[in-house]
Amino acid sequence: MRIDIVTIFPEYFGVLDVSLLGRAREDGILEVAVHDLRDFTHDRHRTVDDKPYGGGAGMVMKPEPWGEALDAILDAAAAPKSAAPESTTEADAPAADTGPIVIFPSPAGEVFTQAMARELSHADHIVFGCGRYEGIDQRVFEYAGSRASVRLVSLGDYVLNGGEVAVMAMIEAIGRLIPGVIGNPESLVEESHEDGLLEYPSYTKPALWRDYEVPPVLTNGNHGAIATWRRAQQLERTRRVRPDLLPPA
Ligand SMILES: Nc1ncccc1[N+](=O)[O-]
Repeated sequence: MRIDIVTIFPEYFGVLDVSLLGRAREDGILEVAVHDLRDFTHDRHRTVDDKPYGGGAGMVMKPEPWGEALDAILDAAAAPKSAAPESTTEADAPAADTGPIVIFPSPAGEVFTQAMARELSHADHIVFGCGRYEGIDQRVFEYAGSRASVRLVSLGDYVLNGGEVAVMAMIEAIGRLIPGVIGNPESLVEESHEDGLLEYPSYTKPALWRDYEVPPVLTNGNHGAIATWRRAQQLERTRRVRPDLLPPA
């Protein structure tokens, strides 16, 4: 997967070089490029925003730099790759490219979920456009939609100052689902939200710690009883903390 990020704070994404995603980049599983939106301005002050038409507080991001940044990224992606070796059979042919998806983090977007992360983990190319909370000129979304699939995505109903933190979260949630990024794919299965419920509580040694003991069911080796206990814990925790996630009765 290739990820392009457009931002006025490129330094935000230096951290992507560490942890699992850093290894995935070294292994060639994930390719990440960060672009400074100001590199697509042409005035001395490298201006990226201006006052909103219709008045109101705050500033709106100008369409011109965004248009040039998106064109540069999408044109590069559309350019013919170095000639792939003649494939002998249909099976060798690379899977059809799903085409670029352009995602703008926005509190006005559809809510980001584990299901969306899993869906996006199969994409070939994702472009993240980090705007300021006051917003990006609406025509940018319309223009981007003429060249690619565009989605406004929200992490939640709260206000951040910009999209960078949201993009970091989405890249981590999506990236860890890409085959080969997480060492043991098994560890992806029993997680919160994977089966629609919150995960069960976890314990490790010692069996007794400061008068707190590990539930005996987990230490007696009866795998059937353990699975039953864990499922019951998931349901109880989901019912208590996130009843909205419970399957319809
Ligand atoms: N909540 C948000 N606030 C500002 C920008 C982006 C946001 N988000 O959730 O993606």
